Amino acid sequence: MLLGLGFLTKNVNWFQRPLRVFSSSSLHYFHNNLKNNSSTSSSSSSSQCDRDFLPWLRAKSGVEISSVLSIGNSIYGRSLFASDFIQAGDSILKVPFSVHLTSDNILPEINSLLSNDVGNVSRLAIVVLIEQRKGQASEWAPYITSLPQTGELHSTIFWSKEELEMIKQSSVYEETISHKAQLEKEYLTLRPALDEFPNFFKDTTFEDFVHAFILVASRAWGSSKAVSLVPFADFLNHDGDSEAVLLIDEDKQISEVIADQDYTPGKQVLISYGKYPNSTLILDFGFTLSYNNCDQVQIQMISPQHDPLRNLKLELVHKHSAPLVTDSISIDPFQNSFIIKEVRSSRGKGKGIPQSLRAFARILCTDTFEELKDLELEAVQTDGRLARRPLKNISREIQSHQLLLSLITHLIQDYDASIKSLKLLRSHCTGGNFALRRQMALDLLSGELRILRSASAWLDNYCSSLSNETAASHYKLSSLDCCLEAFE
Ligand SMILES: C[S@@+](CC[C@H](N)C(=O)[O-])C[C@H]1O[C@@H](n2cnc3c(N)ncnc32)[C@H](O)[C@@H]1O
Repeated sequence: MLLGLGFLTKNVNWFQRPLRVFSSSSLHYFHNNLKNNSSTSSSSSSSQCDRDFLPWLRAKSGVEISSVLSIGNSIYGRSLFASDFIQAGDSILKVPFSVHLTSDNILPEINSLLSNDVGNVSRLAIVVLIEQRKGQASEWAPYITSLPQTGELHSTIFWSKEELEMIKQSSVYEETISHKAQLEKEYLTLRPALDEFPNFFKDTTFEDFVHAFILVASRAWGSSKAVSLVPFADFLNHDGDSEAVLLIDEDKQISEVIADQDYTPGKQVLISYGKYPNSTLILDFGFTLSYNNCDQVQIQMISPQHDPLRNLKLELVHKHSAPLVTDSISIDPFQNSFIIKEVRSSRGKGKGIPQSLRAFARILCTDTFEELKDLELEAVQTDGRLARRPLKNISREIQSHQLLLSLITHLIQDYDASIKSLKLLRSHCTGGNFALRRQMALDLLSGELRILRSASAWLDNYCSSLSNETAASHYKLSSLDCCLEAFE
């Protein structure tokens, strides 16, 4: 069976990863979705270390890993390039399971001391730390030494306070802080087990653990059983438009990549890590795309404290909470977070504003007990979901969407201001990491701003259409009145 394994979804805790399982039909998928994709081309100057790496992997695995790929460097760091003509549908690399470095490789003595709360990413990070400690004595040395060193990873986890300020506008800011806290907790949980093995971990610091953890998180694949580093395959960089992914063939005990397009020698080969917005790429992988089709923005709506119906609304939302929060991501119904993806034109196809967000705005805008009771009755009579249909009172429907529009307009102003000040930062700070991270921050904020603008345009259009409809029906009614008066 083939399992295509990507990495992470946004709402997933690093410490409990879900699995993304593809069926064997994945192979047909590649053949049927060929396209002429221009990937980044770069010279592939291999160092001696890179030239030694493949022969080492071949010797360790006992098989040819790839006859059409070579290791080189591009602006994305270590990369794989076509060393021969590749056609869409060709198998370009096969890495046997025997040379995957997995969380199962953890020493049983250490494993037995770890509680079930310790996730597979941490387990594999411990394996990496041990192999690093062994140095050249490690049977994985050629691989381990090829991995990025401290200071070469750019996940927001490693950003300084000043750097994090650049993305304060985005939810990634809070997520980074919360992930850091989770990492600290994870480290405290497993440190007593590490202390039992001073020969390996005497000098291991929290920073070493975080480095190993993010190394794994940014380049390993997860399966139902374990998290695995797949040497050589993990030199492939990401292209959001690529259809090629890492496949796992359980029968043949190999992981494999099938080209989704033709490549000429020297062209960089890219795969897809998954359909991830920049907010995921920046935190989990430490990079962003300058234009990311998958971008999204997380917004928060808070119920005002002074609303006299607040408690009743709270009670109602609680009662109907499961359906209400399906596409929102908070357990506190009065501080709900919602994910908005790009909203296309109000008449065109594409994602709309999340129904749960519109429902929440409708509930916030009701200001009589009767209106709330009507909403509840409608929910009971339909699918149990509260305020999912347009309000019968059109003015109130407009008001609820204007509330959303004003929230989004404020956010747009804030994003605009942050982006402007980020652009000004260029003249003052020119440091290597800072310049790179500033660009990542700009990509993140610009993508989120684009989504907000698309939502604002949709809401504006919706409110105007409803207002026009109301005006037209008023006009019709008043014309009718005039006719009736004339008739009388
Ligand atoms: C699986 S590794 C790929 C190999 C990596 N370039 C290396 O030097 O080892 C994933 C890392 O590659 C980099 N990367 C992958 N795709 C990228 C892209 N499209 N733009 C920028 N960096 C990318 C990021 O640093 C990411 O964390």
